[in-house]
Formats: sequence, C-alpha cells, structure tokens
Amino acid sequence: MAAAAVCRPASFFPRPVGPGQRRRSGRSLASGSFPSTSRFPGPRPCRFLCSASSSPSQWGMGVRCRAAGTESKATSDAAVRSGEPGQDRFRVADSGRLEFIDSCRPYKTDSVPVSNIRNFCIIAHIDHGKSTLADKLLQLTGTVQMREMKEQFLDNMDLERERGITIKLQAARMRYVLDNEPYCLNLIDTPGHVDFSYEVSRSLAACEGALLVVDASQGVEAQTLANVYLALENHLEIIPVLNKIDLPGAEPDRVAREMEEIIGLDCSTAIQCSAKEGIGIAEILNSIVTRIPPPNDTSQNPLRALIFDSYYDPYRGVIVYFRVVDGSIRKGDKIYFMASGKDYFADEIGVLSPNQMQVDELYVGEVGYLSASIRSVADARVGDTITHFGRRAASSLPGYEEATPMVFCGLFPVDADQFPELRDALEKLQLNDAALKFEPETSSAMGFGFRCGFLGLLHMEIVQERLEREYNLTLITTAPSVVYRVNCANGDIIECSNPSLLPEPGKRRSIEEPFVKIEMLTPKEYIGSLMELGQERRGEFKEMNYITENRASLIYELPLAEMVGDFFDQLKSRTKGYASMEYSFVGYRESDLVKLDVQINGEPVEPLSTIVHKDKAYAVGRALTQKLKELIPRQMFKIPIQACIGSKVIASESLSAIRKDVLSKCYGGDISRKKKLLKKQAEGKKRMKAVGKVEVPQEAFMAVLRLEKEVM
Ligand SMILES: Nc1nc2c(ncn2[C@@H]2O[C@H](COP(=O)(O)OP(=O)(O)OP(=O)(O)O)[C@@H](O)[C@H]2O)c(=O)[nH]1
Repeated sequence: MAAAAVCRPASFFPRPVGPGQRRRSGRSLASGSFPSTSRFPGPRPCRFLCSASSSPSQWGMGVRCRAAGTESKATSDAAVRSGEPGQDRFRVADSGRLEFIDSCRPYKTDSVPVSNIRNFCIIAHIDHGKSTLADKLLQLTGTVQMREMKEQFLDNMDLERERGITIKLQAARMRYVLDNEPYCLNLIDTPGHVDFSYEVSRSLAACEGALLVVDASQGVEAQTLANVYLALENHLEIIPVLNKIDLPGAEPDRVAREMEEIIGLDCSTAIQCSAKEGIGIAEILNSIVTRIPPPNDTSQNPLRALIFDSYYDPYRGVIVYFRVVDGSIRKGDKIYFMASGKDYFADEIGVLSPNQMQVDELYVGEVGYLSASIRSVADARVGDTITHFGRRAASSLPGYEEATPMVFCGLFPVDADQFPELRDALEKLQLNDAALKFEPETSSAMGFGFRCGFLGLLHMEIVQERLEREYNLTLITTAPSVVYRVNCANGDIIECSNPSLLPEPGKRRSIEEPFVKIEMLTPKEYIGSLMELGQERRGEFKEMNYITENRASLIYELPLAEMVGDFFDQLKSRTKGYASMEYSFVGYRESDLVKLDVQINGEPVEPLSTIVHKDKAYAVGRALTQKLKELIPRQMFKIPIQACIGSKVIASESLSAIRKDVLSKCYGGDISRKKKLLKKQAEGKKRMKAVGKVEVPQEAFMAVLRLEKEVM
C-alpha cells in the first residue's frame, strides 16, 4: 500500500517563524522562530504534517508531534508500521483486490499544504455504484474503521438507506499517502437521480475534479451524460471509472468505447474497478492525487468561503458546510455572511471525517463545517459567502443559480393546529434542501397550508416523507401540478400554479405551459413503445440517433404536465427497466388548455378543479365523476356530480338517494293513499335537496387527487 512511509522531505515539517511573522496560534511551537506556512501572509510556503498541540483525541489515534521539526518524524508512519490496534490496514493483492491486513493506528489527519489537497466528487447515473465506491475509499484510507463500516456509509439518512438511493450530498475528508507525501482528499458523494441534480451542481462547484463512475455492465445512461456536462461546465478534471467489472455481464472495453464515442472522453486511462469487491480502489486513489489539480493557493487574500450545504441542529442552530476558497478561518473569528449581511462568531469549526471533528483552523482549499449559534435559518443560506467581519472580501463568490421548481403541490397539515409547525419545519428543511420552495396557501377544503415547488416527483415524495418523519407532522398532499403562464385580456401576464386562481375565460387571452426536452436512452427493441409513449403524452418528436449499434437516443419535446405523473414509471415498465431519461426545461408555449371544474349538487368544489388539455378533458372529467360517485356517501336525495368546462357540462353522474320505504306501514288499502305518501316523500326530498349541503369526505379528495395524478 502506498500509505506506508517512514521518511519525509524536510519541507514537510514546521520551520522557524521569523520575527514579526504570524504564528499559527494554538500550536505550541518551540521557543525560537519558525517561518510562516503558505497559508499565512508570508514570503515562503512551508508544509505541515501535524501540529504540536492539537489534541490526539481529536484525531482518535494521532501521535502528538513535538515542537521541533526533526522530532515530528515520530509520527503516524511509525505508528502505521508498528501496527497498533484501532485502525484497519489494507493491501492490494496481485489480483488487484483489496485485502484486509490488520488494524493499526491511523495517520493523523492534519493540515497539508494546499498543493496536497484534492477536492473531488463522485458522479454517476443512479445505482452505478457511487456510494459503494465511496465506502471503499473511506475504508482504504482508514477514514472509517472496519467495525464502524456499514454499506453505503455516507447515506446516513434513514430514508436513503431504506430506499437504497442517495438523496443528499455527503462530504468526507480522507488522508492518503503517496510516495511518502500525505494528501488530504475531500470527497463529496452525490445523488444520481435527476430530481437531485441540484445537489450535484453544488458539489461540483466545491471541487476541482470528479470521478465519473459508469456501470460496466450497463454503459452510459442519461444521467451519466447530464452529470458529465455539469462537470465540464465547472471545468473539472474527469477521471472515468468503469465499475462492477466483477459482474459476469460486464463489458468494460465496450463501455469504454461507448464513453469515448458518446461523451468524447479519452478513456484510454479509464480505471476498471469493482467497488463491491474492492478491485482497483488504490489505483483510483493514486489517480485522484496525480490527475486532479490542487486548489489555487489564495491564502493571502481575505477569507471567502462558499456555503454548499447546511442543516438545522436543534441544539447548535444552523450548521453550515463550506469550502474555503480564499484565505483561512479560525475558531472564534468574527465572520460576516455577505448575502444576508449578518455577523457571528465562529464558535466551532471542523472537518467532516466523515463525522464532524473540531479543528482550530481551516485553510484555503479545505472543506469543513461551522457552527456559530445561528438561530435564524435565513441568515446563512446555501450559496452565500462567508468572509471576516474585520477584513472583508471585496466581492462575494458567484454562489449558485436558484433552483427552478418544476412540480408544485399543496401541503396541508391534517391537524389544522399544526400549521405553525409545518411552516417552521419547511423553513428548516429548506436549509438542507435548497431546491425546495414554498409559499402559504389557503384552501376551502383543507384549510391553511403551503404551495410547494419541487424539482420532480421523487423530490416531492422525499420532502413529504422527511417532513413527516423528521418533524412529526401528518400531511395531506394535493395532486402535483405545474406553473401556467396566463396572458390576461388586460395585457397582464400572471403565473398560476393553483387552478382555483386561474382567471375566468373571459378575462384571459391564452394559457402557456412549461415544455421540457426529454432525452431517452433505450435498447433499440423498445424504440417503438417509447415513441408511442411520447405521442400519448402530447410529445413532439425531435430526433433519434443510434449512439451505439444497439442503443438509441430519442429526443422529444413535451409539456411538463404530461411528465409529472407516471411518465418515468411508464418508461421503465415499457422497457423492462432498461431505458433511462433526462430532461431539461425549454420554455413556455401556448397550449389549448381549459379549467375543468367539478360541481357536486350544483355547487363548484374548488379544490377539485384542474387545468387540462382540451383533448383530455373528457377522459379526465369522466374518470373524476365516476370516482366521486363511488366515494361520496349517499344522501336522502339524489346528487348530481358534474365535470364542467365553464358552464358546459362534459361529464355527469348521479348518486341515487337513500330511499325510505314510506309505504311499509300502509298495508293494503287504497292506491290513492300510497300515491299521496310517495308524493309527500318526493316533495320532502326536493326541499332537502334545495337546502342540503353535500359533505365531501377527506378520503374522497385524496382519492380523486390520486386519480388526477394517474389520469393526467
Ligand atoms: N456486483 C457489483 N455490484 C455493485 C458494485 N458497486 C455497487 N454495486 C451494487 O449496485 C447497487 C447500487 O450501488 P450504490 O453504491 O448505492 O449506487 P449509487 O450510484 O450510489 O446509487 P444512488 O446514490 O442511488 O444514485 C448496490 O446494490 C451495490 O451493492 C460492484 O462493483 N459490483
């Protein structure tokens, strides 16, 4: 293993600080003088392996360095060689497989020079093995010990483990030694699903390189392409990795050719690995060190740190994850958030290793976390720049583009008293999920709630589940919809995601709806069924290309509203799970849309209104009325259930009345007596109908909203 080394270059150890030069405080360097490090204003860069006074407990097994440079040699290398218990060691066997040797002491993870920092993320299509590879990297570098290790270690949310998908980006700092040089590798594991691509784009902005993982048994998929383009936009060095070579169906050479043809990436140096079996992991680590460039050394500049993630801790307030882009930050510094204009004291700073571990200082290029007793979630938003209060940076970092929500739905608490809790929970969750948007909404059927915007249906489902699990709320979700743009007769343009707020037909000139360009990658035998799907969903065929002999790319442009339902499920079921898709917003286009209202007993029921394409209005109307007929309890009078466009009824059902047998006590006798009783009953029902208000049960709303999702 490349990690074992005894000697270090002299430049590796602390040097005397000259008179008047700043010393890293908290490090009890020996009396005398040591020069400054490259991270401080000073003439000459110098590198540190370990600090004299940082607590060994901080690093678990670290060996304390003594003040003078020479004594520092008695550090972790020796510990590794002596094999003290507590830390796992691996070696690469002749087969290329990773083999567990024994447990020993870890390298003390401390500051390395900027030139020895590598910030990288792992990107891939969903399920191609990012998290499994991250596990092996953590293991091989001894960041996580064997006994603590569990599959998909970084996926620490219950929801992630249950569903087997990554939802949140996760950062981890690792220590690696190559050719006697220690390196600090900051890894960010990213989600693969298209709904979480916002997490990927934020991760990319904090890195200089990316491991592009492709499943060697499957090849390039839609999300592989999307992520590569994101990485290229961010000017990242991409290292192609062909994973799952242990599978019998793996064809690494074919997939490498496919990557060259489709992506245009040079795959002659692509690394073949099996994250599951631990093959090729050391080679990946070596490539990270040799191929990914270090961050720029801007240690002399005023502090600028980019917040790429954050969450709310009930005890410590907002915890922000950031990357130091310029300068350095010390515990206790007075910091200033440039976008929110708020200042705080950095009570605690640390690294993610992968658990939070306090340090005294973080330098340029490093990734870490910060706690400053920030109680207001609005003060430290993702994308904001942290600088020093006293020595402010001239300009903030570019931050991130705002995420554009694609799918909207209403979220209402089942218990109306939980409205304030729901607001609080959404605010806190938004910290951890910057793509979530929300605004208050009132519904006559469901009371007070929020209209929320998501990047897709899976995102919507995950947010709802997180709110219920992490914040103990019970919620009702309305059918997903998109934002329509209405050109009003008076020249105004309004955006409307709630059908009940759509202006009357007389007050609007036209309605535009969002369109997306969708690219489907599929084996050639399923092209026909995907074309059928595209046509059914009002799609406009754009182009088809054979990307390899057996696989084709189909491009359609279709209304987003047609995609928010079960499009993805359909794509998977029609292609036995072999196709993948990727979409991007292309703009608003005018469509022949109508507002479909539901009337029960002559009364409009606003929450059941929807906006549909005219051609589909009849089918949706019929399905809605039929479902409502099943769900509304019968009354003493007949209830008409109608679906209407404006004043025109397009589908109608009637719920028959519960009939009371008024003749039961009328044995025999005159027929006119019976007729009289029946007439009296009919008059009574007529009166009842006139005054009777039909209660639509909550379950009926939910079932109909679910139905809308299916039909539309
Ligand atoms: N045979 C084999 N299976 C693997 C390998 N790497 C990952 N897997 C399996 O592939 C599945 C997906 O792996 P993950 O690591 O969760 O994939 P991911 O890319 O992180 O998935 P998302 O985070 O949901 O995008 C799991 O069942 C893994 O056990 C490998 O090298 N060989």
